[in-house]
Amino acid sequence: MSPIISVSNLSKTYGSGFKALKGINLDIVKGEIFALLGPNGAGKTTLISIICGIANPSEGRITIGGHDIIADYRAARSMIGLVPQELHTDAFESVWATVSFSRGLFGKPKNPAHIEKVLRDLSLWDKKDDKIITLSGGMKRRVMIAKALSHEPQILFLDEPTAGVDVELRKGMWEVVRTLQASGVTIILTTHYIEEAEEMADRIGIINKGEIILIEDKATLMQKLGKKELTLQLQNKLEAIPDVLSAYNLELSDDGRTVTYDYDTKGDRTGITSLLNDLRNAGIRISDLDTKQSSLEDIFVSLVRAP
Ligand SMILES: Nc1ncnc2c1ncn2[C@@H]1O[C@H](COP(=O)(O)OP(=O)(O)OP(=O)(O)O)[C@@H](O)[C@H]1O
Repeated sequence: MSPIISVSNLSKTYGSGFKALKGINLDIVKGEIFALLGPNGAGKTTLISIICGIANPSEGRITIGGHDIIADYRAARSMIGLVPQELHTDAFESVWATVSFSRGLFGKPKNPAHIEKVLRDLSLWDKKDDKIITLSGGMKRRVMIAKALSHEPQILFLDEPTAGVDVELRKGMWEVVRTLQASGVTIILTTHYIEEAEEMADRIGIINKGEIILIEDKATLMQKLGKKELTLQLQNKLEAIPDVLSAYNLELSDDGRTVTYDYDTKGDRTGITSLLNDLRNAGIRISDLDTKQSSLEDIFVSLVRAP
């Protein structure tokens, strides 16, 4: 299937001479939730701004639904809804008026049935006549999404949708995004909350210093890079790891009561059976044990830290 968004060899050098994006290649598949994850200043907003036609590329080509974003700007842009990082809406307008006005900006004829559907999907229908200023922060964010969806785009960009939002609202936002995906919208979100990418995304791209350093299905990523850690509680305090166990690269806690062992979940052998045997042979008794799968956070930190 041809991608709904295709970015090839995209670079951006700002007027200052700063290279914010370096040769980005990225295809977005129709109907997916794609999370673009990266630390502050990695280039996420720059990339979104270029795809949405707010900033110009220095090099490279982008097509949206086959439309070139420069040669065929209007057709490309009309397929996209953008929810920017900052909330800015007209405080004294009603929800209905604000969202209807946004649709008009795209030159689309009035369609009250569509606006109603959007407001209902976002649980804003009973607030349609309220002034924006009277709404909670979470509702204001949903109004921003409603505005972005008012002209029936097939693609929605959410730039840091839950930055500075409390845990409960964040979960509410995730629900909203899933509902939108189920209604057929392709979603690209940027985040530096790893938990958000882990929770929401079908695929994850990691961007660092203007380069995409990894694109992978979330499940494959977790499996491919996932390491597990085995923690063993010892019955008796240990002064040092005996030499006979050196091959396992065990780590002994400062209090001498816990040993940790890292192993690879994708390997044929984890080494756990022989480790437990060798521990027993060395006279080390275990009182409890526990395993932990490394999270996307561990993977992300190790990738972004890599030289
Ligand atoms: N107009 C500009 N002129 C010069 N440099 C800029 C401009 N806009 C952004 N930059 C720089 O480009 C880099 C990427 O910025 P960008 O906003 O795309 O990052 P980001 O990944 O979205 O970060 P954040 O998570 O903090 O929003 C940063 O180093 C930033 O300082």
